[in-house]
Amino acid sequence: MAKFTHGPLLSPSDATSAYDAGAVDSGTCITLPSGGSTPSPATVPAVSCLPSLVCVGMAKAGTDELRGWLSLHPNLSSSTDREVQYFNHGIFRAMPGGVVGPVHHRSLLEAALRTSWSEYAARFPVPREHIGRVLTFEKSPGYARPQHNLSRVANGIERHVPFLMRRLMPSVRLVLLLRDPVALVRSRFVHCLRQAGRQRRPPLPSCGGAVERDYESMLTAGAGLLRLEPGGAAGGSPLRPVAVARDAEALYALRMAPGDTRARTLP
Ligand SMILES: Nc1ncnc2c1ncn2[C@@H]1O[C@H](COP(=O)(O)OS(=O)(=O)O)[C@@H](OP(=O)(O)O)[C@H]1O
Repeated sequence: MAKFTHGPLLSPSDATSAYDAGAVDSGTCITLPSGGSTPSPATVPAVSCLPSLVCVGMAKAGTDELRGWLSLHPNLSSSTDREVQYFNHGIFRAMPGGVVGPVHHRSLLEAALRTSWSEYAARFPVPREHIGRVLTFEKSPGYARPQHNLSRVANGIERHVPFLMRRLMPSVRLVLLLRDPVALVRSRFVHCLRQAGRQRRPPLPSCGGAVERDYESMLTAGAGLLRLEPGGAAGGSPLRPVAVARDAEALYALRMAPGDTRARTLP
């Protein structure tokens, strides 16, 4: 049973001691100073409550659609941000110097979680009169996909995300949406190209190998359809996203052909 928001309300000065005492979980509410620069009513403490439901992915599997539908429910309250990306990203703000490169030391992440979890909670404001009647939720597809060492994102952080979430919110319920891996990677590839266009930079290098890694991990670990061999029929160099996307298209077409099972037996 997912936890509804509940009292008693913690104050910001209680945040770390409550964490240490194991008194923090999904639905825990904390009073926080409202953001904004206006002196009043910004000084009136707002209430924020940790989520009971987190959609962790997959990216491009319809997570936005799910967020939209859930938001319509009177007892569910979404995060303020479309994607919070705290456990794989925001948490680094609490680490001196941030992290670039592989994250080896989980203890550093846990220390950051201990002191900064109220910043995460702040993304889930709840009107006081609704406490006890709603549960809060978020979706961050970045929690379930391999992170790439692109500027602010630490390589390998995804291995630690489940631990961090469980440490903060032992009762949290996770939702993972799945989609045909080939359609999914094609969607991601198109997204990658569009993003490059918006940022006025050359498209292919900007994908940084991310799409290919998604492709490979989804086809092997995700769907278990086939094993990719370097240079093999369904392979493709990590530096050749167009070739990989073409392979994806070919596989997709094969799988859609009625009665055709060849895609399942590709090497
Ligand atoms: N109900 C339903 N049925 C089938 N497909 C759907 C549905 N809702 C969203 N979509 C498709 O999901 C893709 C977007 O997924 P996400 O919202 O998870 O994207 S994101 O990770 O937040 O960027 C995007 O896929 P592409 O159009 O292939 O890019 C959406 O069209």
